[in-house]
Amino acid sequence: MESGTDSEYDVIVLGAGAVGENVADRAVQGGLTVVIVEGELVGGECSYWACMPSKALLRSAQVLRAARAVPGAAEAVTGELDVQAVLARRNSFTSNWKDDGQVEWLDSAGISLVRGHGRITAAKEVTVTAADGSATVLTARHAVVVSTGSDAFVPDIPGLREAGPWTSRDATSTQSVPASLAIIGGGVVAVEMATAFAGFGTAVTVISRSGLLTTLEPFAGERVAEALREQRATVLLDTKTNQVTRTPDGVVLELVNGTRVEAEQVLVATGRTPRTGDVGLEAIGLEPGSWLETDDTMLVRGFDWLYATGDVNNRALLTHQGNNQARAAGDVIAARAKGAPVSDAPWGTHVATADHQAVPQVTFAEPEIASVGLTSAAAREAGYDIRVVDYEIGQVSGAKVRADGYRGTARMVVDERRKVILGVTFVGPDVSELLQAATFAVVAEIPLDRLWHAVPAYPTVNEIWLRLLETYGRPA
Ligand SMILES: Cc1cc2nc3c(=O)[nH]c(=O)nc-3n(C[C@H](O)[C@H](O)[C@H](O)COP(=O)(O)OP(=O)(O)OC[C@H]3O[C@@H](n4cnc5c(N)ncnc54)[C@H](O)[C@@H]3O)c2cc1C
Ligand SMILES: NC(=O)c1ccc[n+]([C@@H]2O[C@H](COP(=O)([O-])OP(=O)(O)OC[C@H]3O[C@@H](n4cnc5c(N)ncnc54)[C@H](O)[C@@H]3O)[C@@H](O)[C@H]2O)c1
Repeated sequence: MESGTDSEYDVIVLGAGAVGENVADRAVQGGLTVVIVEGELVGGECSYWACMPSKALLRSAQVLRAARAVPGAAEAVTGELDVQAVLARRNSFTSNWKDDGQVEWLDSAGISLVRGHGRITAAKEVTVTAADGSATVLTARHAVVVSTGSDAFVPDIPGLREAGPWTSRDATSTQSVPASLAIIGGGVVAVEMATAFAGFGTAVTVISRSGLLTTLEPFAGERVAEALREQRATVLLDTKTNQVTRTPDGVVLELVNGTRVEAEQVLVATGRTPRTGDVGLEAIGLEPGSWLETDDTMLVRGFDWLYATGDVNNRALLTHQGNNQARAAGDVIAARAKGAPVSDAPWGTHVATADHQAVPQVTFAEPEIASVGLTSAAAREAGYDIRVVDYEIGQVSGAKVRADGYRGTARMVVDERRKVILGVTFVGPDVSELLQAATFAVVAEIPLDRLWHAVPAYPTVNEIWLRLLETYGRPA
């Protein structure tokens, strides 16, 4: 569509990240006309500055570690990681930060694209300002979906902003590797980037005000801290940064405990802030800069035409959860537009129920952490009567064959009243691919006595399931 042409569509999607693209696709498949508005690259954060480049940065060192853990292969590995080759592979995953492929996909899916910065200017109206300053007014017959994502949150630490820190965007798109890197934060971005850069030979210092990965089972963060130290990273826990100063050689961080950390660069990895500061929320009575609170069909509370999907609603800041919300929202918008039945009871077609207690997540650190559902602490807090079952993954034959000295832990959290699994956490090399079985068990609430009949193939790491069940004990 040409800039400057005012138009009416059934649905306007603001933001063409993975989530916005999926909402648009489902609404088109539901028979609606859809325009998507994008101010940067079609594909958004996940494709260019988050999931894909970060995983590409991590993968090569992971393969190297895996080879070194298996005699026969280990002897064949005689060199070190080729960092430039890793960065080049990462560049290919981001299509060198060009979105032609994604634009082609939009076209093939029948979704119109308007490039520029979009702002809601009235109910069901979005005004897009293009790079040349021209404005296009779009109106929606049925719905406006805000899918504008989130930005890195930079806390008010004296001197931090002035020091020009890296955020996740700089870390994932860097074309060179610093000799030393200080990382503020102890969440997923911090540990993944610490793992990646430690693998490149960078001297990494992680500074966390708490432990690492504190929303997961405690043994996850503890094992990652240990593994980072084994990779010669420095991990400073339970301490805060008082002051950051840029110097001719890099940065100096002064911590509350008196420690001074000097590094070539500092990465701030302290969570996310919603990209709603300049999307016109004030025009419809909402607070600019706030997260958009929704019901389970992704309708923003208080509206019958405004939806919010993906990071911007703060339900579960993960691409797959956002895409699940997108499928629900795209379909429900089409159903409501046609006056068709809406399936909005828990686990219905038009709701993202999984966000509440069945969110799968992999932290691609060394070792990997794969978790779904409630942790033991969260389950207790929610009032469940639980039993916690732990098992060392390294004891199962499949893990022994996979790598010498395989170290890993699995935890299953059982709802004692219903004898179903509320949550599972795996920590260990390559555990990411174990996760979907756990997600099935949690979402389908498979009774434990039935799970005994899901026999794991021998000798695979999935044998851990049988060991967990045996440790729990077979119901009489
Ligand atoms: C380093 C890092 C690694 C991650 N790794 C993973 C992972 O491995 N797996 C996983 O599931 N999740 C991961 N995540 C989280 C994941 O990236 C996000 O959950 C996901 O990108 C959110 O998608 P979204 O479509 O909601 O937002 P975004 O991808 O941010 O898309 C929003 C789009 O809206 C556009 N936009 C914003 N405002 C406007 C406006 N006013 N006008 C026009 N366009 C606008 C933006 O330019 C952007 O393209 C990671 C995050 C980070 C930071
Ligand atoms: N593999 C994946 O799925 C993956 C990878 C990266 C990011 N993500 C998603 O992206 C989101 C953002 O990740 P993140 O690591 O930035 O956030 P996070 O919420 O996981 O961690 C934030 C960390 O910053 C710390 N922190 C917050 N405010 C601080 C302050 N003022 N001073 C010092 N420390 C402070 C917290 O204590 C915590 O350790 C997460 O929700 C995550 O789900 C997912």
